[in-house]
Amino acid sequence: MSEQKIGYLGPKGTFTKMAVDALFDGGNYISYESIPACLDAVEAGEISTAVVPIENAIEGSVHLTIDYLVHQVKQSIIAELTVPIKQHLLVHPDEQGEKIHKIYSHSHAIAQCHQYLHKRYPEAELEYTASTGKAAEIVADVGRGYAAIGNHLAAEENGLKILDTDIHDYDNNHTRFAVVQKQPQTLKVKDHPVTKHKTTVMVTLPKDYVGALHQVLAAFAWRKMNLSKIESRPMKTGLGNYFFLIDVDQPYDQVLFPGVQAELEALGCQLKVLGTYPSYQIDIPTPVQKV
Ligand SMILES: O=C(O)C(=O)Cc1ccccc1
Repeated sequence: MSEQKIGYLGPKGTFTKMAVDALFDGGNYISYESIPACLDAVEAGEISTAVVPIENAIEGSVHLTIDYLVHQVKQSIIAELTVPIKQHLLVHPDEQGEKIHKIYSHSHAIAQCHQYLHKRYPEAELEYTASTGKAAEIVADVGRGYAAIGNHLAAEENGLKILDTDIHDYDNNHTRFAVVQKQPQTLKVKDHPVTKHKTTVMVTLPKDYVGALHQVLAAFAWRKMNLSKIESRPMKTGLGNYFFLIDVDQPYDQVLFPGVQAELEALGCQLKVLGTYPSYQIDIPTPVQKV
């Protein structure tokens, strides 16, 4: 088998890179500066596989990923992994503890630390970056008076020191990452147990059909198909037009899913399968000491 080319939301030191290192058993890893750049590279055939964040326990869905998968590219989710997220405040090694006037990070990382920032750095300007790794890279460049929110790997890779550890507002912070491909191929992953098998479907409802969502949910419910997530997103075709993204806790099969699909189509709904895949839960030990 030729070496698997895996793209991820980079640059170095991102949570996505930590997820990639935890899941894969070797390969050619290529970093991209944004989620769209990563997914475009799969679309263009530059890489076979991409890993992008899809949901965080504190901040919710990564809409950029969901919307790009639905509207911009034709790719399938072929695996997912959930890893723990620990946010730290990273500063330049020469930082003397003077006023931090600007803090950089990914919007999800900033959102995970809102209370902390509000209490400890109420006057600091906040600037969003495409990833936490990018934020760390910027702070390494700009020097004293600035900070980044990111992980211990970003600190190590960019020669930053950790001023404060575990600054996320809630314990049990986890992020789910989607592994996507254009043409599903075999993946060489480490020997992790599969936690469960899931199927993600996208459902669009007909306009002005009273009780349509209830009927959609009923189609899954009476077949005893467990749903672990349902979320609505705008179709981007006009106010009030939404689709539903539904995670079903079982693999695609030739009886229940086609049954649901036929039932929904009879109601004027459409169902599209975005992927049926193994789900992994991986613990990443993060030994850190603040200075
Ligand atoms: O920016 C990163 O490091 C990412 O991988 C995206 C992200 C941001 C915040 C929490 C989890 C993942």
